[in-house]
Amino acid sequence: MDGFLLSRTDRTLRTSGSRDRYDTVDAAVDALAAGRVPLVVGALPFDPDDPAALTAPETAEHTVGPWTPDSVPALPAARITEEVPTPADHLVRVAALVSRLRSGELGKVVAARSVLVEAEAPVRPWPLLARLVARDPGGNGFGVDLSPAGADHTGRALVGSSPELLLERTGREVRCFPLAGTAPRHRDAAADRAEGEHLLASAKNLAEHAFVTDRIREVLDPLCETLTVPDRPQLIGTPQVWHLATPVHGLLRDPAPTALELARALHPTPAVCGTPLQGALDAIRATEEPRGFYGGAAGWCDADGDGVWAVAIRCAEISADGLRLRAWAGGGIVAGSDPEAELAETTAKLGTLLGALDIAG
Ligand SMILES: C=C(O[C@@H]1C=C(C(=O)O)C=C[C@H]1O)C(=O)O
Repeated sequence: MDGFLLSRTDRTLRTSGSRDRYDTVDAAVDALAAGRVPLVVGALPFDPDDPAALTAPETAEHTVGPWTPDSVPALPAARITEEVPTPADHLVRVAALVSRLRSGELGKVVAARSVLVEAEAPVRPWPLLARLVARDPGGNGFGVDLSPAGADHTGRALVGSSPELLLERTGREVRCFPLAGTAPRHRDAAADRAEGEHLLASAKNLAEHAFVTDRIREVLDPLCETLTVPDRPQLIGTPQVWHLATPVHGLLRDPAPTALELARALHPTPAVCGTPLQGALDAIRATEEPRGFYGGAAGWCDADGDGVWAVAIRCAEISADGLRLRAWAGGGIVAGSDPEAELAETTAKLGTLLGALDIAG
């Protein structure tokens, strides 16, 4: 795709063109630090050992509020042709993880699955992005050209609508908005409200959430002069699910790390990986197909070190010809998880992407 977009409720960055490309965070951090480029945009992969897809754009436009596309075009017909793993195998994987988690060797592991969607005519990133942003009450959306990650990624794009903020840095201020702990939405307003309140009081979900806030505190504390992590999460809703969320705010020590360095330090949080980090990453590498850029981060960093990075969830990778999309969803598994409920959670989360493609969940 030509260009990059990160649309959030409060602000949007849209860029075009490419004057340089980086497949490692180090190379991009160096280019910014040396003043060679004023801005880097792109995506970090889920697995920190995989190549990144970072671009120094030619033009950039910051606007207030979410992106307002000129039009929201209809998309070609598309359908699911493959599920990896199959729903039955996802149940088996989650049950096996629950047994391991009960032994106490790991605290939490995020299990993910993907669906392959094939379209009758090319699905282009910008029209899909327009639909995702238009359908999200928060106006969240991201679109990234993955070509900088190497020959395997040429022409591929990552497109999604993420409610989760990995971090935002403005000067010495850093904010995060981690999510973890999920419940379904209901058509009936009273049942929907009750489900949300039940989530806010659920010991299992609060523990799942605390793995994430504990890790963010552990990473940010040494970097911050002051750091506020509220004791209890709040409830947020997307059209598909309820989540537990915690607004984190810190004042970074001088000299403050850049937004890109902070993204590298924080990623992958237990919202997408698990606790302890290395054990969870090893478990995911051993059991799952490669996640690519799903579960990574999408965002930008300027030469002042300011920037915004969203957690790359509720997204799909689109093939260069636009005829194939792979969408992913996952959920945190803890010792008390029920495989059937976890499968249903991933189906609800896939609804963000599949709904934008008019594919019923
Ligand atoms: C991993 C995903 O979502 C993450 C996992 C959550 C959970 O386990 O409750 C909630 C929000 C996200 O941090 C996803 O959407 O694929």
